[in-house]
Amino acid sequence: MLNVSNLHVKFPTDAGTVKAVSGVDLSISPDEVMGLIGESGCGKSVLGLAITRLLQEDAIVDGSILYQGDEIHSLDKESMRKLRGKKIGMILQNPGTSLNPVIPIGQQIAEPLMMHMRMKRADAMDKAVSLLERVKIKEPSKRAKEYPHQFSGGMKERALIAMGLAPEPEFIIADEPTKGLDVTVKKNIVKLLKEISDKKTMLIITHDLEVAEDVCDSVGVMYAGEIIEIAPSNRMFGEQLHPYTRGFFESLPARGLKPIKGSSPSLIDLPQGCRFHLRCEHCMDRCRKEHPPMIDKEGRQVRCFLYA
Ligand SMILES: Nc1ncnc2c1ncn2[C@@H]1O[C@H](COP(=O)(O)OP(=O)(O)OP(=O)(O)O)[C@@H](O)[C@H]1O
Ligand code: NI
Repeated sequence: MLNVSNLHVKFPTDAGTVKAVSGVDLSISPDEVMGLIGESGCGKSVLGLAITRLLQEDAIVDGSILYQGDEIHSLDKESMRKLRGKKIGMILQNPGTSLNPVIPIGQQIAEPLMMHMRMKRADAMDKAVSLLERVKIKEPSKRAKEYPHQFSGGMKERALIAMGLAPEPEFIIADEPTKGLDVTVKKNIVKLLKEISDKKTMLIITHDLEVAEDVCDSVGVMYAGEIIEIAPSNRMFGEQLHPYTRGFFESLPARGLKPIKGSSPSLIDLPQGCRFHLRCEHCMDRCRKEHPPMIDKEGRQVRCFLYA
C-alpha cells in the first residue's frame, strides 16, 4: 500500500542543513498498523508530513514515496488534494493549535467535506454529527455547535480524530494522538484508535510505548533521522535488538526511567559511522568508521553491526 524508499528530508537553515530524515525505507501493507517511535526530534513528524506532502516549501525531499503505485512527490496539486482527502488522512499533533478557536467544532469537521468532497452544507453537518458520535462524544448534535474551548483535552483529540476520519480515508497517519492527555482519557483514545485500526491501515507516530504495544502490528524505531529497527510489535516488546532501542525502552517511566547517557547528535553535524556510536556501550572500532546498513535478523531488521 505504502512504499517509502531511501527517503531524505533536509531543511536549509542559517546554522547549516538539518538532515531531519535520512535514507528511510518503510512499507506498510493493507490493514497493517505501524507504530513509529523514538525520542523527540528524531524525525517522526517530518517523515509523516513528507508522506502527506505537507512539509513546508523549503524542505528538500529526495527518494521515493509510492502510495498504491503512485509516486506522491510527482503528483500535481489536484491529484494530491484528492489523495490527501480520500485516500490518506492525517490526524495532526496538538489539538490546541489544530482547531480554530472561533469556529464551532461541527463546522470545522464539515468544512473540508464541503470544500474537498463537494458535499452540501446540510449533508456535511449531518456527517460531522455522526462522526462525533462515532468517536464517542455524547450529545453530538449539541456538541457540534460548541467551540473548542468548551471541549476538554480528550474531547478535542476526539474531534481531531473525527476530522481525520471525515473523508473516510483508506490510510491514516496519526501524529501523537495521545500527547498531553491524562491516563484515563488516554486509555479511551487508545480504545478508539484500536476500534478504528481494525478496519484501516495506519501509521501511528508516538513516543508512548503503551500506544505502540496496544494498537500496532509492527513498530519502527527512529534515531537521529534514521529507522534503526523494525519488528512485529510482539517481538519488539519481547526483545529489543538495537542498543538504542533497549536504552530507549529502559528510559521510559514504565520501564525504569534509566536515561541513556549522552544526547542525540545534532542533525546538522552528524557523526561518522553509526549515529549512535558515541553513546553505545557496545561500540566497536567498525561502528566509528562505517555506517551500519539494515541487517536482517530472523525476519526483523536492525541497523547495528552486533548482528552482522
Ligand atoms: N521547517 C524546519 N526547518 C528546520 N528544521 C526543522 C524543520 N522542521 C523540523 N525540523 C527539525 O527536524 C528534526 C525532526 O523534527 P520532527 O518534528 O520530525 O521530530 P519528532 O520526532 O516528530 O519529535 P517530537 O517527538 O518532539 O514530535 C528536528 O530536529 C527539528 O528541529
Ligand atoms: Ni513530532
